[in-house]
Amino acid sequence: MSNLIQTGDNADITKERRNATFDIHDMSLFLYGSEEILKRRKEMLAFVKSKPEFNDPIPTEFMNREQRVDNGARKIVAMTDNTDEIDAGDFFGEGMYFQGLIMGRDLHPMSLHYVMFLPTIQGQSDDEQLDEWLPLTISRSFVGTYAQTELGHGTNLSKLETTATYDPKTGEFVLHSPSITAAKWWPGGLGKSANVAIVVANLYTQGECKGPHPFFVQLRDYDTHEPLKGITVGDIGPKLGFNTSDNGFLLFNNFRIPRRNMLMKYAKVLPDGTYIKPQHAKLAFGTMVFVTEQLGEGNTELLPEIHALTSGLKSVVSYEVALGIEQCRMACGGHGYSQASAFPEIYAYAVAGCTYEGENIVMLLQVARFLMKAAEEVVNGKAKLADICAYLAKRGANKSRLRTADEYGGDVIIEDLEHVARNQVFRAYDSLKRKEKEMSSEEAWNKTAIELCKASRWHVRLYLAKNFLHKISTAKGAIREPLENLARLYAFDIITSSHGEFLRGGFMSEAQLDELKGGFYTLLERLRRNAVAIVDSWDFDDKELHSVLGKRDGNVYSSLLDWAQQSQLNRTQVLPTFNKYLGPMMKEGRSKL
Ligand SMILES: Cc1cc2nc3c(=O)[nH]c(=O)nc-3n(C[C@H](O)[C@H](O)[C@H](O)COP(=O)(O)OP(=O)(O)OC[C@H]3O[C@@H](n4cnc5c(N)ncnc54)[C@H](O)[C@@H]3O)c2cc1C
Repeated sequence: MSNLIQTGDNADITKERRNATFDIHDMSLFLYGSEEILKRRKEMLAFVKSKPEFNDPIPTEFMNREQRVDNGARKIVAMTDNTDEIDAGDFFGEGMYFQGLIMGRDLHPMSLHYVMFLPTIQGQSDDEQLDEWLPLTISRSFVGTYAQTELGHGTNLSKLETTATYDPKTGEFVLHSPSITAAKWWPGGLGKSANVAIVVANLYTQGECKGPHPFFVQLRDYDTHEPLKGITVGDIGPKLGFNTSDNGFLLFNNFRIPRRNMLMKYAKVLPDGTYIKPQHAKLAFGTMVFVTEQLGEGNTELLPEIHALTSGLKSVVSYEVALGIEQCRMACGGHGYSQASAFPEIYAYAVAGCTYEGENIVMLLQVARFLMKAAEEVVNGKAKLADICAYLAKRGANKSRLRTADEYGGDVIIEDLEHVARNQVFRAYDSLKRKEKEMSSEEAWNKTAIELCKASRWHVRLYLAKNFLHKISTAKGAIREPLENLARLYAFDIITSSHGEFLRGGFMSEAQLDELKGGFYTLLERLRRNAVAIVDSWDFDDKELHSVLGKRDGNVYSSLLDWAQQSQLNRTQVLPTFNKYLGPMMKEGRSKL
């Protein structure tokens, strides 16, 4: 059932693999979607393993910051040199896997070039600009980043301080940072690597502020890499993770750029300073949360639903993933705390997603804006709801139809989650409306924020559970049962860990909840024998996972000892610090006895 068993493997892990009730290839096929994708994974893996230039001289966790930045720059050049040969240029598709195999869980000096700079050039430039900048971006003629956040302003875009003031006499914008808090802060690759950036600045023309807009800005000399006059730029120092990335700061001192360096697909400034506004205000910021080709085509009808869903998924998924990683780390005891396990790096990598490209609580509050509007429409009998939130207008049952845990599945689970999500949305709505009678709408919103965030979380969890259960229902053969067990475990966990919401108003009885708790333990037992096989089905090679604890062969103890030998501290038996500090201290201690 498992093609991963090899001679010399740890006996316990072999036993686990033999115990599985399904073939892991079938499960991998279900998870990844096609034989072609699995085949491509194997091809890319073999390609990466065949190229010595992708190897690290020592494990990256033993490198200091400068070595990591250097190693990351070396590997990203090697990677992009080789991308065409293996045809892995689709950065948001299989290119992600290719990059992960080479870069591990580190970002690199060109992360923002591909993840933000390129999509912004593609999505926000007019045709003429695209012709000029896209070939240069793709050919790596410069390295770009995306500079929006400021030292004093992240989420609060309306308070950005960097200004781009149009001067019709010269046909230029003047970029300026009027204070310390206006310094751009965080952009990946900005510190030492990037020589161009998309800078988001408040546009002033004809004496009026038109709000934040993106500008293409050269920061450093293309040959010497020295910062241009009027630009102060540098690295912001070490972070929780991503230390291969030189996240940076940037200040402008009346720095001039041509008018046509404003990205003009949507908004425009004409030579005389006349401002042409975009069709839809949010179009100017498509890149920070990746919204669909439809924006590019000017189809904004679905924008609120898509925006609410992407914001909500981003927030709930990144948060739950981070919690899950931490839970797994702790389950490994002391070894989980060691970098050898890879958990510290996996956690640092994943948890950053709770903050960048839309801070999580702020994202939930955006979902809540959409939900409150939908709730208002339902209350006023004018609701035209998309599928995603049609449950808000449904008249659900007053009691859960749950009878036994074994029968509890699919539609009944969804009905119950819909009930709780709907109740929470309308509870938040009622509370908001009550407060709005006593205070300003902004204050009312802030004072209802916790209930609003809860409503958004339930909305997203419902969406996730619905899709999880639906997807599982398409599985065939021996993989169906473990998948159903997993999906139901997910739903049972949501319900039992928030049981108060389900007891409210007698929707569920205590006996029903006890039945579910019992069912939860039964599911855990049923899944136990397939636990290793389920993980194996994700098709992680040791090269990709880069974890001593997660090694395929399960021989973790000898590998931990081997790994530790690579510590720089083990290069000599006696460190100079011993002779400088500890040696004299102990000698003095002995002499006093
Ligand atoms: C690893 C990493 C990489 C990054 N890369 C880039 C990059 O390449 N380019 C770039 O421009 N930026 C980048 N950023 C910056 C990132 O986008 C910001 O950190 C993010 O937008 C949050 O802004 P902030 O840090 O100012 O926090 P804030 O927005 O000030 O948030 C601080 C706290 O205030 C709360 N809060 C904020 N607003 C509200 C509100 N309206 N209501 C209730 N609570 C609120 C938040 O929930 C949070 O708890 C990066 C950040 C990280 C961590």
